[in-house]
Amino acid sequence: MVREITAAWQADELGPAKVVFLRPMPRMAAVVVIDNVTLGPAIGGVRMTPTVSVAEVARLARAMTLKNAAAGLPHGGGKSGIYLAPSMDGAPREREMRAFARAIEQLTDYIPGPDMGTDESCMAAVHDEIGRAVGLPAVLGGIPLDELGATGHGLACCADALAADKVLELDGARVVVQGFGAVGAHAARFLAERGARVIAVSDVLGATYRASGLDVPALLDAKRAGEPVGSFRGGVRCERDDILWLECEILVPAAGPDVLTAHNAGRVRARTVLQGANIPATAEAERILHQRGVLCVPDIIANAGGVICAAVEQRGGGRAQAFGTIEEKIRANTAELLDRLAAADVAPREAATAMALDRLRTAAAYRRHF
Ligand SMILES: NC(=O)c1ccc[n+]([C@@H]2O[C@H](COP(=O)([O-])OP(=O)(O)OC[C@H]3O[C@@H](n4cnc5c(N)ncnc54)[C@H](O)[C@@H]3O)[C@@H](O)[C@H]2O)c1
Repeated sequence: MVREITAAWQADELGPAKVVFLRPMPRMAAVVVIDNVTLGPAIGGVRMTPTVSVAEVARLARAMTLKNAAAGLPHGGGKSGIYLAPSMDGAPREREMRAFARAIEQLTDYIPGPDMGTDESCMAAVHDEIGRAVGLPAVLGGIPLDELGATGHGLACCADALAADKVLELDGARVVVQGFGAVGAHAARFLAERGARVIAVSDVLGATYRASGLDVPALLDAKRAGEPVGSFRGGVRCERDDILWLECEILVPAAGPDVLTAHNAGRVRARTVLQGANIPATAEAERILHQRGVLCVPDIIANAGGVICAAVEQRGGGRAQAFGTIEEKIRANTAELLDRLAAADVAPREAATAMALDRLRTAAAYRRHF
């Protein structure tokens, strides 16, 4: 029986600690997976889609356990899924979020945040009901992490650490960014501010290229005006996915999962890949990149800026503290990753996962065992 229940998702010595099925309202179902709370209460987003599955929520919760541990946060990993299409109209969604909040009130070791289909107003409703949520509106003490570019800042700090270790030179470095959203656009901005040359960017509709470097502030203005990057007058329009194979020092995949696969990883001509999206490369692609000498900094190290920002918000900190903490943690973690890679013949994913597991084991020794 136990095998049947757990077969749908990964269950091992790390977790999940709890898988809770909820019926907050008639015709509304939700699931919360609290994967591991060794380091502290689990932080993880609330995903609202009609197609979300328990296995997906469990996999995302595990990814949060590893990311929070690798980032050095006093938080475990969790995630929840609400089986509903996000509403365009605020009122019914608010009712649903308030019902969800009441349903998770007793799960005090889970702190929800925004994810696909939910936003800061959803978190405001949850917080109003149970006094527990991150990713809140600024007026309630939230730090608008996507607007400020917390994850993009973290990616640039990761590049700083690579430069400090002489892996690359940032001044004049050619950068390619896939996805010009909250993560990619700010990564381009922060890297350009460090003297890098952003030679190509893409969004879902197309891409733009300029060998001498795109004018990133002008691109951001065009984005704010609602223009797709392919229409940018300061660059040459090109096929969306062609930019992934350009020769460059830094490739930032910041769109979706599984972009780099066993079939195309051999075409990557970047010297380093900083994973802006979650799992933008399959395990096989990461192995191929490693064999080819391309340093691929895993998502759990490189894109932790958003969750570090959320953890600072949870403690009442503001923007400056969040950006300082992101810099400190991501630089230190990238440096530790490089040390581990230099010390042993391991791939970056293996080394990053070992960093997270070491922290979890060390913390576990302080927990009650009887
Ligand atoms: N927002 C964060 O702080 C954060 C933190 C960690 C990880 N992530 C992950 O990073 C990814 C991007 O997040 P975001 O917040 O920037 O999302 P977003 O919706 O703001 O931006 C996504 C961008 O990718 C583009 N895009 C989509 N499909 C594409 C494709 N096939 N080729 C090129 N561009 C494409 C979109 O047009 C858009 O510009 C997501 O997978 C998200 O889960 C986000």
